[in-house]
This record gives sequence, structure tokens and C-alpha cells, in this order.
Amino acid sequence: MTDEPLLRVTALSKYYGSRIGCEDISFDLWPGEVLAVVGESGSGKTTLLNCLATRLLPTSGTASYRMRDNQWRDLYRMSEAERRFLMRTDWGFVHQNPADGLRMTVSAGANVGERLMAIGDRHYGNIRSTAVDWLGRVEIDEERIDDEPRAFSGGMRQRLQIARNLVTGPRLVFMDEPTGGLDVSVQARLLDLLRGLVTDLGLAAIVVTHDLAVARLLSQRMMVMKDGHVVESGLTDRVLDDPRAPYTQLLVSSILQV
Ligand SMILES: Nc1ncnc2c1ncn2[C@@H]1O[C@H](COP(=O)(O)OP(=O)(O)OP(=O)(O)O)[C@@H](O)[C@H]1O
Repeated sequence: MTDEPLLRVTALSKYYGSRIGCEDISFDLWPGEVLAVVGESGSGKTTLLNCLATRLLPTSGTASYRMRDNQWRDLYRMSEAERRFLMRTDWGFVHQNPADGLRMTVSAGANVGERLMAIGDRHYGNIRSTAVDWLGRVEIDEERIDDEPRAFSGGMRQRLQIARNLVTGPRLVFMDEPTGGLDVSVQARLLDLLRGLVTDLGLAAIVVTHDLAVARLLSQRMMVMKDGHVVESGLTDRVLDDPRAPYTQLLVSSILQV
């Protein structure tokens, strides 16, 4: 086993023209660790997440990822083929809107199964039984396997998107407001499910959220962003119980007053 991080981010900045998206972000992410990135709208959370997931190219800075063979790769210098392979196998990306991460007009089973085919599984029986297993793990009734996600509720769609992402056994999952846009009761159930899966699978994750309760429940560590900068970071419980930056104090107290 190794005691090295999984992801190492150094002085990452992204500018949109002269506007700051995010600036001078550095951190390490360890295997099995969940990091929450919180902050108000426009603070740069999505920009950072998209740079890390290589959906956006940063203006400067580096991010290195430790591959399964323990070789470090610079995310912004790898070949397109290598990047695609990583995204299909070792990484997941859970979008806030499930429609962005699912194929809405193919069956639930195919949504899960095609990710397995993408990594070379050709045995129909295996693919189907793994899909059934994963639907069960995200609490979707096996009877719905041939239904298209457009016939699903928002919560079911989100659970299906999670199954589609986790079926390949990724080591790192990016999540953009995974419970945003859902009813409060549906959110609570989904959070519970996500927490269980992340723990059982020993997943590392970077979760963008404006909801401190999501950060509290899912993450061990958090970074608070404002105007593109990290204003505070540390263990989640410490940051929420004893916020040091004035902005974090404001954020925490405004939630407590609600
Ligand atoms: N494509 C873009 N072109 C120009 N400016 C952008 C673009 N995307 C984001 N920005 C700007 O970058 C800054 C950070 O935005 P970002 O979307 O990363 O914040 P956020 O914290 O994710 O907000 P939200 O929670 O609303 O998504 C904002 O000032 C925003 O206006």
C-alpha cells in the first residue's frame, strides 16, 4: 500500500478573460477521502471542479493524479486517449442535473451496463446481473430495469446516475451539487445512500455544494471559497464548529439562524 495522495493540486488558477474563476488553489486529496468545496454562488466551486475533472483547462497551475500503477500523471498533459480512459474507468462525475449524466432515452439497465461495456465487458449475462445488482444498491426496483430514466422521478434519476458512475469501480468521483434540485426529504435519503456507498467503496470524492449540511454529512475535509479563493480549509467538523475566517463564520451563523 502507498501513503501517497491520489490527487495533488498546485497553484491552480482559471481566468475568464480578466475575471477570476478560481485562483491559486492548492491541496492534496488522499485515497478514500471526501473533500467538500463550499461557498456562495459565483465563488468558483464549479470552475475548480471542472478544471480538476479536466472538463476545463486551467490558465495556470498543475494537477497530478496517481494512476492505478502508482505512476503520477499531469492531468493537463496527458493524451486525449489516456484522459478518456481515466474518465471511463477510474473517475466518475455526478452532475446536479441527472439528465446531464444519463442517457435519457435508453433503459435504466443499459445506462448502467454500457459503462461496463466501455471497459471491455462483453458478457451480456454478467452485464445484466451487475446492472441489477447496482440498481438494487441505489434502491431502484429491479422491475424498472427496462424503463427509461425519463419515466423516473428526480430522486430515482439521481440514484441511477450514481449507479452508472460507480459500476466501474472508480477511485475518484466528482460531484456537483449532487442533492441540489431535489425535495428536502428526497435529499436526506439520497445523502444517506451516498454516504453509505462512499464509505463501503472507500471512494475518494470532491463534492461541490452550497449546502453546509451536505458537507457535514459527506466530507471529512472542506474548503470554503469566496471570490475564487480558498478562505478557509480544514477538517469539516473543525471548520463548521469553530470557523476561523470571518466569511466562514458568517456562512455558518447564517445557516444556524434559519
Ligand atoms: N464560462 C464563463 N465565462 C465567464 N465567466 C465565468 C464563466 N463561468 C463562470 N464564470 C465566472 O467565474 C466566477 C466563478 O463561477 P463558478 O460558476 O465557478 O462559481 P460557483 O461557486 O460554482 O457558483 P454556482 O454555485 O452559482 O455555480 C464567477 O464570477 C462567474 O461569473
